[in-house]
Amino acid sequence: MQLARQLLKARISAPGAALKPSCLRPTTIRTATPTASPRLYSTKPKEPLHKSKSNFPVVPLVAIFLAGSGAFAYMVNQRKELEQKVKAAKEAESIKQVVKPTPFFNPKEVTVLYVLGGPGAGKGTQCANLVRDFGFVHLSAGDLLRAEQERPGSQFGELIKTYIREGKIVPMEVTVALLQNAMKASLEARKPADHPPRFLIDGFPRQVDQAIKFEEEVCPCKFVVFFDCPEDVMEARLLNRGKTSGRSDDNIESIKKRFKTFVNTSMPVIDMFAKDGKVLSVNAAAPVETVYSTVKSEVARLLKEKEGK
Ligand SMILES: Nc1ncnc2c1ncn2[C@@H]1O[C@H](COP(=O)(O)OP(=O)(O)OP(=O)(O)O)[C@@H](O)[C@H]1O
Ligand SMILES: O=c1ccn([C@@H]2O[C@H](COP(=O)(O)O)[C@@H](O)[C@H]2O)c(=O)[nH]1
Repeated sequence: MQLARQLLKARISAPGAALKPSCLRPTTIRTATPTASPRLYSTKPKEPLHKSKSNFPVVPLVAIFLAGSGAFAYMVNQRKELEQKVKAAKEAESIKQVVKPTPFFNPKEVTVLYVLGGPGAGKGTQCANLVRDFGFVHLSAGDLLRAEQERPGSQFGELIKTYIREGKIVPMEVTVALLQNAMKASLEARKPADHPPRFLIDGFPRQVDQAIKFEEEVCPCKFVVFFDCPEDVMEARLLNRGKTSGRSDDNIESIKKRFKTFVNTSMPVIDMFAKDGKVLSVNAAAPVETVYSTVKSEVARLLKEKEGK
């Protein structure tokens, strides 16, 4: 600031001089006249500094200086805060990794298979055969949701009704809780002589986040049985089933919506497990018995391999 004042003063006292290099400035002619030298003493009272009459823009410069230092301090503060946040996030992440939830059921003691496929691919039909031949407990997520929808006093009844009619996926907390409760109830009802617990989870998971939640919190699956079927075949089967099923979603409008949800939301689940080599894919367009003969032999082989029995 002091330097700026001095520079400006020099400019005011010798107009034009400061703008030119010294070699171009007119040479100062010194005279012997006393008035030519600057007067150091005066009888006039000195003007107080703050009442300076100079045109020097003190206030704006001070404002700029203050604003500049304020901005700098703010930036330093922001950076410190950001660094603290990053540190806290890293710590939280490492804690999360250490305290990963333990699945409710031990996968060494309980066998879970997911049964997936488009609407009408024949999941329920084939599950009935697997129950008969391998002692599975069959839990259909759709059936559990429909039962919850009908349960008097259920707070989710209306929500489930709407989601099913629209072919949308019911929020996973509801479905996962229904499945976990059903598994628990089934295990509690078991007699010691019963077959080791095996579950077919039919029509679930239908969304990647559901799959992750179930695997982490309930029980990881041994493998997935995927019934692969073209849409036109599934549509014909569903429309035929709709003549007697009484299901609110076995009509052409709901069927189209369900297909869309299946392609966009549920296929990624199958892709995810396929990457881990956990998918048994079966052509489901064939007659029921043909489909089952493949399913039976492959499931027998995989159970032997995965259960180690
Ligand atoms: N391989 C098949 N060939 C011909 N019809 C079949 C075959 N499998 C199942 N069906 C019939 O198709 C209809 C749908 O079968 P199913 O209910 O087993 O399908 P789903 O995959 O469980 O359907 P959703 O997901 O809608 O519950 C039923 O009427 C069933 O009898
Ligand atoms: O995990 C699930 C499973 C099902 N739904 C809803 O239920 C219907 C019918 O399911 P089906 O397996 O065909 O019986 C399905 O279209 C979804 O709306 C769900 O939300 N979550």
